[in-house]
Amino acid sequence: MRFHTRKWVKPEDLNANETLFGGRVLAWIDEEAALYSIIQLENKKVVTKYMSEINFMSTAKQGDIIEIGIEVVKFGVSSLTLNCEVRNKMTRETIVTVDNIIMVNLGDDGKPKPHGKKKVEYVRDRLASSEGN
Ligand SMILES: CCCCCCCCCCCCCCCC(=O)SCCNC(=O)CCNC(=O)[C@H](O)C(C)(C)COP(=O)(O)OP(=O)(O)OC[C@H]1O[C@@H](n2cnc3c(N)ncnc32)[C@H](O)[C@@H]1OP(=O)(O)O
Repeated sequence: MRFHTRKWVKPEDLNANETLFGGRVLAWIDEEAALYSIIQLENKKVVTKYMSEINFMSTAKQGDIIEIGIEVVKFGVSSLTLNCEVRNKMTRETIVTVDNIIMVNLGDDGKPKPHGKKKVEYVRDRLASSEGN
């Protein structure tokens, strides 16, 4: 799994227990999944359809640095299934996992549209192939 994004836990990210607010983590995960999908599917119109069980395993406190990892579980026809882990950057302790996040590629009409992708693509490969043309 690649951990693309880091976040610094700030006072506004805390709950009444003075630990990281779960809703904030879910917003970060949703944004990360959307950005990952937009880049992979090369389409800005991508929505979150479904998230499987969310398992909070540990927490973080103010000043901690956390990182968000995403990997592809499956390329569907219009969907992309992702797996996510959020962990403490310093201790590597897992904070939360989400096994299946289903993102759906939309057309201009807002309906599911086949994305035509079958494997993870990296920007450097896309640049190399466009230079070769
Ligand atoms: C222009 C703007 C610039 C933007 C610049 C970038 C900004 C970047 C900022 C990002 C910021 C964060 C952004 C977060 C993204 C949101 O949070 S989006 C908001 C929340 N989500 C929604 O509002 C979606 C609401 N739902 C819907 O509109 C419709 O359900 C959908 C998504 C269009 C799907 O319609 P549907 O009729 O259910 O579709 P259906 O054909 O049955 O299924 C489509 C696919 O999903 C799969 N699926 C459906 N349900 C399930 C399920 N329960 N389990 C598993 N798979 C399922 C199907 O198997 C199918 O897969 P494929 O076989 O095609 O691969």
